[in-house]
Formats: sequence, structure tokens, C-alpha cells
Amino acid sequence: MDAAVSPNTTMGVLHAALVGNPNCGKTSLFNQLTGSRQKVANYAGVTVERKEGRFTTPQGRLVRLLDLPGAYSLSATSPDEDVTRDVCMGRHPTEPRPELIICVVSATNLRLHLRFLLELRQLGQPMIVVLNMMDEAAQIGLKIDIDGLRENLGVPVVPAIGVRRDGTANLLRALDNPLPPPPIPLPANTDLHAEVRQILAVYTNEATLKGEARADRLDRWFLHPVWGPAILLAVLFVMFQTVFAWAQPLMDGLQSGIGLFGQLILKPLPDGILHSLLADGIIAGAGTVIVFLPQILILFLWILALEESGYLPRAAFLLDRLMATAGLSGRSFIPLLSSFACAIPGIMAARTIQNPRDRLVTILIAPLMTCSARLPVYTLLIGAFVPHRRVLGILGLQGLVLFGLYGVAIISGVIAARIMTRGVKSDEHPLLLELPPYRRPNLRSLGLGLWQRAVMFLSRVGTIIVSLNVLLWALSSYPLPPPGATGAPIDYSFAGRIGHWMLPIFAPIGFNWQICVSLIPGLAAREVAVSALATVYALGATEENAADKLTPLLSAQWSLATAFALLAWYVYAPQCISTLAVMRRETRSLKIVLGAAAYLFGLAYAASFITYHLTLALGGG
Ligand SMILES: Nc1nc2c(ncn2[C@@H]2O[C@H](COP(=O)(O)OP(=O)(O)OP(=O)(O)O)[C@@H](O)[C@H]2O)c(=O)[nH]1
Ligand SMILES: [Mg+2]
Repeated sequence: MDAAVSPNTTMGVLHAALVGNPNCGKTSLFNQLTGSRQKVANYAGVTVERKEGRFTTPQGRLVRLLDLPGAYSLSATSPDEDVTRDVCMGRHPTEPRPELIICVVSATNLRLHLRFLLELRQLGQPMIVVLNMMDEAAQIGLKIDIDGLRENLGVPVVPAIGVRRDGTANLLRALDNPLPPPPIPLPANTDLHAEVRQILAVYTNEATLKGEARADRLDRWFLHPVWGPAILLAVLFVMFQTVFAWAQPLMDGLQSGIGLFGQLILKPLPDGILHSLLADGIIAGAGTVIVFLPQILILFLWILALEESGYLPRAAFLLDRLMATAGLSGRSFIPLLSSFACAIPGIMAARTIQNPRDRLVTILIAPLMTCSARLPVYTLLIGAFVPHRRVLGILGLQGLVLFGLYGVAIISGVIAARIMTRGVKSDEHPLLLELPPYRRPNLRSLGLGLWQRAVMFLSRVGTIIVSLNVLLWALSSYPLPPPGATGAPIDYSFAGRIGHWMLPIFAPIGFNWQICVSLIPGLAAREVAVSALATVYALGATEENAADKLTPLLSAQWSLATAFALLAWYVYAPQCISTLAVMRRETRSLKIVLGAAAYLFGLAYAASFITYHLTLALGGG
């Protein structure tokens, strides 16, 4: 291959960076090479910050590899692309200029991706070109003269398949060679577009490929002005129906498993502090939250499958009009959509938005998008208060209410954004959203994604949720009631007292003191509100195993108005501290964060107040 230069790097660590257009498979290659599990999805703008990994080539060369956000050019205009430009040009404050640029292009999208490749080539840095997605190129009959391309570009070119385990073999071999010499830059006034056309004509059979692409056929349905929105609505609808319908048997199984496990552990223990800690603090707390694992996984199964399918940017395109009503552009769609899993990646994904005003408004309304940690609270209350009934023969009422809660949150987000932007249309560039290819989700990566989610959820339960619950258990058990006291012991405890102190503030919106207590640990993680309720009710109850019966207990003790008011609270309340912390990091302003917390609390209080009194007036007392 090419002549060797800079032999010193063959001894030490080679410092390389993956650079290329969005969605060409950089992170997939990064994960394959380094064994990491960074997020991969089929739309532009998934990676928004640089990630580092290390690996060793077959010949034992140590490589430090950077995965960078995708970019369309080196004249970046959004915060995520800034990182890529700065690293490539050696201007990054903490990251030295990489010795080797691994330029990734999608073989199926050369017309777009080659332009950035030619721009990178002008940097005069050692470079290897990876032609990724060769499997899809083969499927559509696209042929590329790799040797010819290598000669034309003056840099090594290797084919790759980012989603196959052996798909990086050629790249690994190329990395074992001495560093290639830097390419000779084209004359400064070269028309890069003309150059791309020339390369395509000479080295590929692109012009001879016939027939309408599958994407165009599908887009005629999915982007149709009438069918498009109807399909989108149907997809979301089915999604929420299945969250209840498919999860129920699994949840019942888990519930009985946890019940049995509890009995097994608790039976030999005498009554006392240890028994109460285990039964009311840990098993009641963790058990009530773990039961929601199936629902969370079903929701994520949908999210992961949709992310891989290529449908999401189409949905963004359909909703561009709705976004314009809010004064935003379709570019805010993906950050907002990511917030349905969790607001934290959603707020970070706002880095892909160029316009600072749009970026800020998107960050401010991201917490209104229903994150998955709210699901346990929603389904606990829906399970307790909404009858398990069918509407119109096929639709489950519970799934319908859940769909409604998500809908209300989205509409509120649109209204809030409209107020913040004062309805002034965004001057963000018109939505030039790249429509990725449609792709059947890969079962292995779906399984892996779900596994990761399950591990994350369970480790959250095992760490933050259990510790907060044990703390709450202690606060709810001590101090012990004075001798001769007549009320329930929890009334005399710290938590009981705190709950009673908070009551005057929250009584007007229908909350009882138990709910007030659960709101505090819920600030750290929303699911804890559920486990906290379980603990507070278990300690307040006289019968055994009160925790298994949280659902019937709530439906017996709370009014419908209280339950609906709490649901309304959770639609709006800024419950999770980590979200506020990320907001602070991304906006670099405490004032903005405090403002966001204040507006969300205000909204939550007002919504609960209205819901409570409206339900009471309609006879839901
Ligand atoms: N069929 C096929 N799909 C691939 C290949 N490499 C990546 N993908 C898919 O392409 C999509 C994009 O992959 P990513 O690795 O997230 O792309 P990226 O370049 O990191 O994207 P950004 O972070 O947005 O810049 C995902 O759906 C991957 O599963 C490949 O070689 N073949
Ligand atoms: Mg990426």
C-alpha cells in the first residue's frame, strides 16, 4: 500500500477520529471496534458530543478512537458540529488534533457524503476512507470501483459493514499498516460538486441503477398529506394500547413472584425493626417499581424499533406544520421525541439546533414530554382508577387514558413554546431534514437495546430507588410514637410530620399527606413516588402485605378527583433534579433553570387545581 510516514506512531498509541456525515454509521463502527454501546439510530444527529474508546488492532497496535458528531461540512453552525470542526482543525481546547482521520461515508449515499470527504481531504491530514453500508449497496446492485477510488483520492479506501461483527476487518487491517501519507489537496478553486459528479460517473454504476427506490414507494404513503398523519396517529395509538395489553400477564407474573419472594424471606423473621425494614422499606419499595419493568420495556421496544426503521424523521416532516404553530422548526422534533425516553438525552440532542432561540425553547419544553419514569406513576393510578374496559369493542380504556395523558403533555408543550416564542416563526433554515433509508430493525440490536434498558432500570431500582426508600422508611418509622399514643405510628414520625406540614399547600389541589411525603423523594427519581407511597401506606396499615395491595388500597382510599389531580401534577411537574442539572449545564445559566422550574411548578399546580375541582364538580368525589 501507500508509502509510510511518521513511523513513531506505530510504536505508541495511534490517535484517530471517526468523521463523516450524519447517519453514515460512525457510531456503529465505533461500537464494533471498541466494544462500547453508544447510541445508534437511523436518523441524523444521534451523536452530539465526542466519545472516546480504545482498542488494539490484530497486530497489537493500540488505537485511541474518537467518535464525533456527524457534520455536513467544516463550516459548522450548530453546537454539535462545532465539536467535529474544532477537533478536525486542531482547535479543540482539550482534544489534540487526531493523527489519522477515518472518514466514513455511506456507500448508498455517495452523492451527499463524498462532498464532505473532499472537504476533509483538503485538510491535508493522513486519512482512511471507510465505505460503510456495503451490504445495502450490494442489495440495490450498486457497484463501486474501490481500487479506482483509492487511486483518485490518493488515500486508502476500505469497504465496511458497521452492523456486522466482522464488518470492520478491512479497516483493522488498514490500521495495522503504517500511517498513509496525507492526500494532496485539490486546487483551492475546485468545484467540489462537479468533482463528486465526476467520481460517481467514473467509479460507480449509479447512473445505470433503475427503478423507483423502495423509500420513495413507502414515502408516498407515509408522507401523504392525509394518510401520513393518519398512519402516525395509528402507530402512536397502537403503541399505548400494547403498553397495557401486552404487559398485563407479565406484570401479574412478576407481582406474584415478588409476593412469594417476600414471604420466603420474611416468614422466618420475627416482627421488629428488621422485619419492617425489609417488608415495608425494601420489598414494598423496590417490588412496587420492578413490577413496571414489562411496560417500560414494551415502550422501549417501540421506541427502538421506530428509531431503527427510519420512520422518525418522516414523522418530524409531518409535524413540521405543528412545530411552526409553536414557533419552532421541525428540527426540534427529534430532541423532543428523545425526551419521551428521558429528558436528559433530549435536552442534549437540542445541540443539533442551530438557532439559539429555538434551542433554548426546545430545552425548556423538553421536560413536558412524558419521560418513561412517569410510566409507573401513570399506570399505577390508571390501574387503580380507570376500569379495565373496552371502548368501541376493541380499544382498551386504560390505554386510551394513557394516550390522552401523552397527548395533553404534547399539546401543553406546543402552547408553552408558542408563548415563549410569542408565535414568531423561527428563522431556522427551512427544514432540510435528511430522510434516511427505511430499514427493518435488526433483532439482535433490538434485543441488546432492551437488555441495556432492563439493566439500567434494575440498577436504578437497586441503587437510588432502594436507598431513597430505606431513607424514607427510617423517616417514617422514627421517632417512635410516645407511650399511650392512639394514632398510627407514622403520624408521629418525621415523614408524617413533614407530610402534615406540607398539607396546607397541597390540600387545595386534592393531595393528602401521604402524597405530599412521596413528592419529596420523587424529586430525585419520579418512580420513587410509587415506591414511597407503597412504604407510607404499608407502614400506616395494620394488615400484613399491604404493599401487594397498593392498587386496591388507593382505589379504596383516594377519591377519583385526587387521583386525576396527581396525574395532572405528573404531566407538568419538574420532578427530577438530574434534568434540571443537565439544563443548567447545557444553557450555562442558573436563572434559566430556576425560571424553568418555576414555570413547570406553576403549571403543575394550576393543572392539578383545575383537574381536582372539575372532577369534583362532575361528581368524582
Ligand atoms: N445495513 C447497514 N446499516 C448500518 C450499517 N452501519 C450502520 N448502520 C445503521 O445506520 C444507522 C446509523 O448508524 P449510526 O452509527 O448511528 O450513524 P452515525 O454516523 O453515528 O450517525 P450520527 O451520530 O447521527 O452522526 C443505524 O440505523 C445503524 O444501524 C451498515 O454497514 N449496514
Ligand atoms: Mg453517531
